[in-house]
Amino acid sequence: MTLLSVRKLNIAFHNKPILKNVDFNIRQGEWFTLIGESGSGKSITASAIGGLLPGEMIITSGSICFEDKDITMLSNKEFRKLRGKEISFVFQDYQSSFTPFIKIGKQMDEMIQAHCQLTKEERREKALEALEEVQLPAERVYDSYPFQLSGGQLQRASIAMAMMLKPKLLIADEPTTALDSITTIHVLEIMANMKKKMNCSILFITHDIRQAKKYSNTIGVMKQGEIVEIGTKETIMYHPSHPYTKLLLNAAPTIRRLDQNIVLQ
Ligand SMILES: Nc1ncnc2c1ncn2[C@@H]1O[C@H](COP(=O)(O)OP(=O)(O)OP(=O)(O)O)[C@@H](O)[C@H]1O
Repeated sequence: MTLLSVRKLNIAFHNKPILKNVDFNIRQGEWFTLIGESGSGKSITASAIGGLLPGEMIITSGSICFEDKDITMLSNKEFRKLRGKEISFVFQDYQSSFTPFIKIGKQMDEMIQAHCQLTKEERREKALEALEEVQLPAERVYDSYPFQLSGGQLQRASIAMAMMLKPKLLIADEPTTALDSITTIHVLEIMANMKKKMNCSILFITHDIRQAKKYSNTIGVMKQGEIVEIGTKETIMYHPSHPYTKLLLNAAPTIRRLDQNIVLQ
């Protein structure tokens, strides 16, 4: 079943095209990865889906259907209802997922309150459960300020918060770029396990072909605002047809090592 359908999406900034006819589907339970060079439009695609486009960037044509409803026309208020509950985000900059001087638990509590009618005790239970799910010491993290956690712990806490309300789509925009290699594998494994458990879909953005190869069902390759090639992981990895995809693959000589779970230092 198709969960998200992006159709011929064009986005411009001051009349300069940023996305050009971007077109792809994400099925329920699918791990869909966007790879491509810096500035190719991966994050802008994700932002458009979440109603988070930077100011003055506009959708000039095309549609984004989430569960068959075009969400490009939603108001900010309607998007706020959707975000966190149905579509949630994990970003590269995990520091900014949390407000610095408010305890993690309180921030999780506020998010639950914004979307669900639960008692205080039920909300606390839900947050602790989500923190346990990402293998954090739940009580301690719940009562911590963001600055009291390591980068890896904070990113796991942000995944816990993103997954807490069981969204149908998780958008993970380079979630491991700022993490060391061991924590990276841990965080990705947690995401993969949660996806399996909740049968949600993941839109994953990465520069790392090894990560794309290990986790994706489908891969879209972006260059200069366009998807130049899209296919199953096997097609993209072993039978790429676009010269740019071939170039990307050739530039990643260490593919085999992550496959074998050998940690790169
Ligand atoms: N806030 C903004 N205002 C104006 N232009 C922007 C803004 N953010 C991004 N862009 C432009 O949009 C284009 C696509 O950027 P985007 O961030 O989506 O690339 P990306 O593929 O995610 O890159 P990276 O891998 O480096 O994160 C680039 O040309 C970029 O300069």
